[in-house]
Amino acid sequence: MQLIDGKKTAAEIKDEVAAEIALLKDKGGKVPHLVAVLVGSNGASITYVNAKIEACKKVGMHSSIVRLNDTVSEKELLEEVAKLNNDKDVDGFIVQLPLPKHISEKKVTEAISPQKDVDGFHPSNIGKMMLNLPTFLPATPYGILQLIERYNIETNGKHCVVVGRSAIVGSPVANLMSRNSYPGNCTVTLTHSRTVNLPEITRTADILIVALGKPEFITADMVKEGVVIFDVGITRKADSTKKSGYKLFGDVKFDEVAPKASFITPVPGGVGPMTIVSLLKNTILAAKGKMES
Ligand SMILES: NC(=O)C1=CN([C@@H]2O[C@H](COP(=O)(O)OP(=O)(O)OC[C@H]3O[C@@H](n4cnc5c(N)ncnc54)[C@H](OP(=O)(O)O)[C@@H]3O)[C@@H](O)[C@H]2O)C=CC1
Ligand SMILES: Nc1nc(=O)c2c([nH]1)NC[C@@H]1CN(c3ccc(C(=O)N[C@@H](CCC(=O)O)C(=O)O)cc3)C=[N+]21
Repeated sequence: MQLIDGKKTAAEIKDEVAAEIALLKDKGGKVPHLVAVLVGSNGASITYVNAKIEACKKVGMHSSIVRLNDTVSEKELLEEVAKLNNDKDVDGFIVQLPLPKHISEKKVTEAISPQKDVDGFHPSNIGKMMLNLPTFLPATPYGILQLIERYNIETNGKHCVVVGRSAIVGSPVANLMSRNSYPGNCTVTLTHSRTVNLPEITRTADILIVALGKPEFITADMVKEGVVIFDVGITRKADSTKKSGYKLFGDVKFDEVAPKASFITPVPGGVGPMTIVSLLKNTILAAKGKMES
């Protein structure tokens, strides 16, 4: 079993991104600027947004946070999005999800200028991804692709089973793994809560990508020997013995599943840190203005 060390790979990619930004600066170019919009005070969202800002600092990228109260109206948030769309100083921005119930995530996502949508969530960017046109790839799927490449994991002709069909992870990663290029060329099965006899399907996976948000859902009897596993799920559970006050759980019962796997990502330190570097890479792309509208 080989552990896929997302934290280490993310640190390596951050060094590359830092070098790229230094080069941009040397050439008298603009330092990319990423903005994160944070609505409310969800603990996990605060952690993730802070991690994104910290990563920007580390690579020499400009960053800022727009903090809004969770009582903000949908209209006010849409106005903030319009402001960021029109701000020449901002290369890319994200609106951290989830949003309070009274705000439509769909409306907000669609209001973001596709050229600044470094999350890759806008319908036109998803459409481009589906057609294999240049665009911002959604950060988590992009992070998984980078791990596959850097660990030289064979994907051609493999059966890739994805658990979960969210618009930000499961659906796009299933699409990307079925592409006619490396990493890709998999035969993909996309599963969800209505899937009948899931264990029978996951047992046939050569590559298993799990993103359903149920802690330790995947058990040893659900995978075959030699499987490659990307565990996207992150669930916080209160734990008074931890300094942070919580412990993180992936969607895979790591201790019993890992011995059967050829490669596996841990939680934390697997896919999560890669999501953040993907965002940095997308922001550089945005700043270079390489995207076609
Ligand atoms: N590491 C990272 O960078 C990231 C981690 N995450 C984490 O990944 C997890 C998933 O989040 P997200 O992608 O937003 O997904 P969602 O929470 O939006 O959706 C969950 C998906 O899992 C499916 N599902 C639920 N129960 C089952 C079941 N028993 N069997 C099979 N499928 C099931 C649902 O099916 P249905 O569609 O039928 O309801 C749905 O498609 C969360 O823990 C989240 O915190 C998310 C983004 C990034
Ligand atoms: N607009 C938007 N874009 C997102 O990309 C987005 C989002 N909303 N909403 C929520 C999910 C989740 N997500 C994570 C990012 C980093 C870690 C990460 O760095 N995790 C660390 C642990 C961090 C901790 O201590 O909690 C790790 O796995 O090692 C995890 C999850 C991005 N998401």
